[in-house]
Amino acid sequence: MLKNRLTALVLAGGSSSRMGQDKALLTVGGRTFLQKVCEVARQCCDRVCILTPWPERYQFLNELPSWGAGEIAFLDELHPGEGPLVALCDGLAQVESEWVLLLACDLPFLDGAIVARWAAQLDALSPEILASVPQQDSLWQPTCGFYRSPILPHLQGFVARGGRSFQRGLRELPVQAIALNSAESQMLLNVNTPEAFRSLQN
Ligand SMILES: Nc1nc2c(ncn2[C@@H]2O[C@H](COP(=O)(O)OP(=O)(O)OP(=O)(O)O)[C@@H](O)[C@H]2O)c(=O)[nH]1
Ligand SMILES: [Mg+2]
Repeated sequence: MLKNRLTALVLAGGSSSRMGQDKALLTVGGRTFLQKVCEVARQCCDRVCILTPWPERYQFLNELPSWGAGEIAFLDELHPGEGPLVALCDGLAQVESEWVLLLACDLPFLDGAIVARWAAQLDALSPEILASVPQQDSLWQPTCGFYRSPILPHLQGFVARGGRSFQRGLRELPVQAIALNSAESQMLLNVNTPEAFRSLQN
């Protein structure tokens, strides 16, 4: 169990079926998407964890000279292939911090200063708020969101009833919406397809 205030939970266990190759290992500016996301996570959080069924594929992150050995922890993927909501439950069950920052591995434009500012606002939230999640056009952006540990039984109950959608699951719960300005919404652009990746490189 990991004890601290805010743990980053980076998800790298999707099948990248639209991309046709592992999105976590795509590179931009010489760094993999996963490394870029982990660097933002390290800027904002006390601890960085990756949840994936294939940890050996990403061990290179713990061998980078700029990082301390073992600085990134790998958590057990308890339900491989069940999607990001179940993965969040798996992660929340394995960390002890009050808050988890959930991050997808396919967010190469994340801005550490913006995410750190959101993280700093968590302490001002009233205790009954169970998550703080960006929202745009009435849609949650759940894979760059903050989840408080007592949300776990609520999410587990939703999953047990067959729920897999963040949009529906979060609708039932006390969630603080983070409104986005244009820089903030741009940083949440995720890269799902070869076309999107090519336009990023140009
Ligand atoms: N650990 C874990 N991560 C997941 C799982 N499913 C999706 N993810 C991650 O959740 C994030 C957002 O998911 P998607 O954009 O749908 O990624 P994906 O499922 O790999 O891609 P598609 O197959 O094209 O949908 C990415 O960081 C994925 O790696 C899962 O079952 N386990
Ligand atoms: Mg998917």
